[in-house]
Amino acid sequence: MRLSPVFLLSATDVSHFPTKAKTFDVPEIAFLGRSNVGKSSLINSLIGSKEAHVSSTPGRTRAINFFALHEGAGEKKKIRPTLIFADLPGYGYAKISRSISSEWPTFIEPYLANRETLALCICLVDTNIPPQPNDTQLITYLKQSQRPYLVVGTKSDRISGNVLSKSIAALKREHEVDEILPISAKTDAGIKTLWSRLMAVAED
Ligand SMILES: Nc1nc2c(ncn2[C@@H]2O[C@H](COP(=O)(O)OP(=O)(O)OP(=O)(O)O)[C@@H](O)[C@H]2O)c(=O)[nH]1
Repeated sequence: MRLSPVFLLSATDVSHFPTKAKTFDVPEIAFLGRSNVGKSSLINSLIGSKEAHVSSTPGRTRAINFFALHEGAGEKKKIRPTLIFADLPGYGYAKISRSISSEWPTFIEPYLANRETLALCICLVDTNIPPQPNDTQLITYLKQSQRPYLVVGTKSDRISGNVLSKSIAALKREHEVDEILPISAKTDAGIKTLWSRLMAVAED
């Protein structure tokens, strides 16, 4: 099932995040990953529109962008959304620093620590490059804070089957996760599977 998106707001301050009243207390899915990992492309491919900004310049998204996803069309803002998507700023762009906390805007950690409606974190890792320490750092943080997460391997269309399998195996080993779902925003590979995982969260 496709859900139609309504852009809610762009926030850089906890006090500006959508409140429970505004979001009807629906489950929120956060999208996290290094700059240029393909986060905006994935969100666009999930929601079937160009709501999220796609750029070849890394590090453009510096606020959290919230989208409400509704079934059907019409008076969308008056009906309860099925899910909220939160598109978080990419990390890892600064060339020198390698710590998530020093590179990431300061509002991210309070968001991850305190956001009550946050039901699942989608962690994007690039299948075309070796495992990155800042991705490991984020995944470790989510494990420690007991936030549910799912790791997806982006840009899977760029490499062939065998190379992709090896890349996924290396990423799983390095990040110490049981599952990495390969996806492509170009070919839509893996998108249906990801949608079914998101809908399971919505229905929970
Ligand atoms: N081949 C291929 N290219 C992709 C895919 N997803 C994204 N890209 C390309 O990767 C680049 C970055 O994509 P974005 O979606 O803007 O990445 P982002 O993570 O949102 O980037 P930031 O705004 O820096 O956080 C763009 O040139 C995209 O066209 C994919 O699945 N396959």
